[in-house]
Amino acid sequence: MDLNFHQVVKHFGKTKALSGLTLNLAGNKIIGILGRNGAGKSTALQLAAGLLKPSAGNVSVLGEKPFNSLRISANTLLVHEGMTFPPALRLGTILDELERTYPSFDRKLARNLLDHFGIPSDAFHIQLSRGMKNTFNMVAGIASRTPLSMFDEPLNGMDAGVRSDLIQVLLKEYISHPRMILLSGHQLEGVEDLFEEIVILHEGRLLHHENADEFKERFVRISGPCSVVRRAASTEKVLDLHDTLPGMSEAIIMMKPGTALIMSEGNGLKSTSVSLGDAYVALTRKKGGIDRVYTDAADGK
Ligand SMILES: Nc1ncnc2c1ncn2[C@@H]1O[C@H](COP(=O)(O)OP(=O)(O)OP(=O)(O)O)[C@@H](O)[C@H]1O
Repeated sequence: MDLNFHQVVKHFGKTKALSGLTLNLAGNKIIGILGRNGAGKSTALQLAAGLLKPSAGNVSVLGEKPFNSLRISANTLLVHEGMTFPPALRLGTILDELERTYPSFDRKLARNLLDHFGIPSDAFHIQLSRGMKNTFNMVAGIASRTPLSMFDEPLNGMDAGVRSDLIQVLLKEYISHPRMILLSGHQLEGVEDLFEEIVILHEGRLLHHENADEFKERFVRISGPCSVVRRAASTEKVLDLHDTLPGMSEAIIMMKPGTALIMSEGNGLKSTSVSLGDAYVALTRKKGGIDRVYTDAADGK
């Protein structure tokens, strides 16, 4: 599987959702698509699924433009919260339709997963709770086994048990039927361990594309006495530095690839790892953070 964006621009009226996205993804991998609200993640996924046409630039899936392509729509599926199905169809009939559309759809897997999650196949989609709707959508997406499977904020609204089961299902499925799986979202707990690569979009462009483990290893949180934290951070790229208790500070620092932070003992400095969520949020945080709002207000700005 390969998915390429070349200088892709997407406008919605005056809003520029993507402003020159270039990104090349290849191979059967689980890839995390991360970014702040409005970064362009859903737009990029909809372009890859052929649901939208780029305003400029090129998107290609398996060497073909996905927009209006029957071949690409049989090979890609985008699962998202806004997915709608004909209201007159029961869930079982929706699965029959999906089986007709996607050559690799596994009807038995879909049925067993719905049974496991207690979702009756004679229910209507519209009758399901938010978490159940998202569970059904995800089951449909997983069972379709399309070579490019995309999930946009798939775990929203699910309880912890369903969430952890679905994360395991994703992993089992990926191992038994390798494909390119793109997962976008903000609630990364439990999911981030699945990522082999991460892509960070920011303001409609690519900010970062890297091996997920290498990316995570580059971030470290240090805390301790203010002067010690400031000294330790002075040689590194500091993404977030703030005071915690009186006289104490904390910083998230990003190291250059292949380097490690040297910690001297006995000066009260502690270092801990940074979650992927905290890392990308720190990387894309506006200068000054939320404190800036209050200092600006106090300064009459
Ligand atoms: N159909 C639309 N009409 C108008 N503007 C849109 C539309 N879809 C997206 N946008 C705008 O494009 C920008 C990118 O939106 P997009 O949904 O791709 O971001 P996102 O990274 O998925 O955000 P989130 O994490 O909040 O879901 C936003 O400014 C959004 O308001």
